[in-house]
Amino acid sequence: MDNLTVDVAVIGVGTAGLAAYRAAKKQGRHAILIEGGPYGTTCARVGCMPSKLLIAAADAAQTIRRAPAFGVHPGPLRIDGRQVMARVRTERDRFVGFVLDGVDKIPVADRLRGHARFIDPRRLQIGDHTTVTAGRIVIATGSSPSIPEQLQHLGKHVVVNDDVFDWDDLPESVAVVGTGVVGLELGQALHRLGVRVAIFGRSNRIAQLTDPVVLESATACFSDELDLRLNTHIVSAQLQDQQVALHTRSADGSERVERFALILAAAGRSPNVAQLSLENTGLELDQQGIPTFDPATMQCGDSAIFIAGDVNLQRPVLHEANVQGIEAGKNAALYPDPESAADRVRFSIVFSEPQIAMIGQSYRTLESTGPGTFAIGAVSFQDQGRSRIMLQNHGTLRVYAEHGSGRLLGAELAGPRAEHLAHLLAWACQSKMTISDMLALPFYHPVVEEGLRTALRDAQYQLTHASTSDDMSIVGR
Ligand SMILES: Cc1cc2nc3c(=O)[nH]c(=O)nc-3n(C[C@H](O)[C@H](O)[C@H](O)COP(=O)(O)OP(=O)(O)OC[C@H]3O[C@@H](n4cnc5c(N)ncnc54)[C@H](O)[C@@H]3O)c2cc1C
Ligand SMILES: NC(=O)c1ccc[n+]([C@@H]2O[C@H](COP(=O)([O-])OP(=O)(O)OC[C@H]3O[C@@H](n4cnc5c(N)ncnc54)[C@H](O)[C@@H]3O)[C@@H](O)[C@H]2O)c1
Repeated sequence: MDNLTVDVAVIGVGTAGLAAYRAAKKQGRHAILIEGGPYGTTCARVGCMPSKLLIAAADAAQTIRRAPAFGVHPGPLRIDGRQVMARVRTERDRFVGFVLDGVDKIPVADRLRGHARFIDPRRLQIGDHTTVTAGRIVIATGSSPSIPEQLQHLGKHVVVNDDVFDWDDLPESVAVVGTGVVGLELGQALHRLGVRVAIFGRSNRIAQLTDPVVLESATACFSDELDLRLNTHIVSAQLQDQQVALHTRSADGSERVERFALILAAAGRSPNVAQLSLENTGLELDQQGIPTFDPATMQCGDSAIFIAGDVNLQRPVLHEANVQGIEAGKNAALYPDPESAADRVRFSIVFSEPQIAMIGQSYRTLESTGPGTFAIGAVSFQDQGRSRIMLQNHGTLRVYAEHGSGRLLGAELAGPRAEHLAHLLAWACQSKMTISDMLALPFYHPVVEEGLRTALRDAQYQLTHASTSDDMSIVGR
């Protein structure tokens, strides 16, 4: 058994772990990285990048399908599944290659391979070959897709996102279980690429939206295009002749049995904590077995253990994994005197069509503060000029503003170019801008951002005229 003593040990070489390692080194500490799985990060290997590659192919198909509405007739659409998946894999490998190049540049002595688990709060066992004694430890172990119990016996007929991006060809049919972010992005992309897809949600929720008006609008858009079965429970799933017979029950009690080539489990992700032997750290753990921690410092209690990225389930998106990693690595180096980070606005984007985005405080959070505390401004994209020009006039945006101060508190939207609107809204939120501040800024014409201006004007009107928070009106253009 080898023994190693270091200042900072980082468990997990994903986005958060790499950022933590670099931040600790920057503070002059002797830091090491420990990885039990493949290098390359979830984002590049099986997450952000390959999913967007698949979506890009689906968008290309959709543009062709939509072309006749503009008087443009491109001829019959043919989708070559092998070519689609070959490009996804090749480009994915290229992105992974960049990460691997970065890992290669880290001194070999700073990289340990093997699964890490705690022996005590300052010691780790790596595989069966090394013991690491560390002044501070950063947990950056990410999360893994959950497979609902009723699907676990299906063997290779139940797949998760990781499997999709290794396909050689597109399957004939897929039942997607889960209407969260992964289910919606991958389900819609596969549907657009000619796969027979049904998407099953056990509630009426879509992609974490909490605003009932935006949710209703988004549901209408997706239901128009997709075989979307909300409020539907999986009763059972049986293997029959190399297919899965999926038995479902919808809210009205009606039952169906349908056959699919594959089931895609998109039912959320679990933190990779189960095999860390966290019971040996003495840390307080929450119901999911995650150490309780201070989000301003990433420190677990007053220990020398820090936690960053998807593993803490707080904000499981890429930019947060990076920033949390930096904070955790820096504060591990500064331990016992960690520094608190400034508040960062929450912000997420779903790359479906229409795109979905949530910024700042959600409708649900604000609503729980009681009526009359916030005003809502809304716009429907149906008659919004530029959206209509592009034939992407679907969805709704609602912005939330604080009564009294007029500050922008948050927004939820489903609509065209939401990825760009979301950035404007996130930056305004982070800068603590008021609705008046935002309306004083220039808006070009004709752009989708003019839709945002309509919502802001509506919010301004509500702030000055309305007394209650939840006026469900939606104004056009
Ligand atoms: C399909 C999909 C699409 C996504 N798309 C987007 C997107 O478009 N935009 C966005 O912002 N986010 C997206 N995300 C989320 C984003 O990928 C994650 O937030 C981010 O990759 C998390 O990084 P991380 O460092 O926390 O975890 P990871 O990159 O998963 O790193 C954790 C590492 O820890 C290792 N590990 C685990 N346990 C141990 C152990 N005990 N010992 C040693 N090593 C261990 C793992 O092998 C892994 O390498 C997507 C996710 C998925 C699944
Ligand atoms: N564009 C992006 O930024 C992006 C893309 C993909 C994933 N991600 C990240 O990955 C995380 C995980 O995504 P996800 O879609 O797996 O999780 P999610 O939490 O968004 O959705 C999970 C869905 O599965 C459903 N579900 C849970 N258990 C179920 C069961 N037993 N049967 C049926 N349905 C069940 C839930 O009701 C929910 O609709 C997201 O939180 C997100 O942060 C981000």
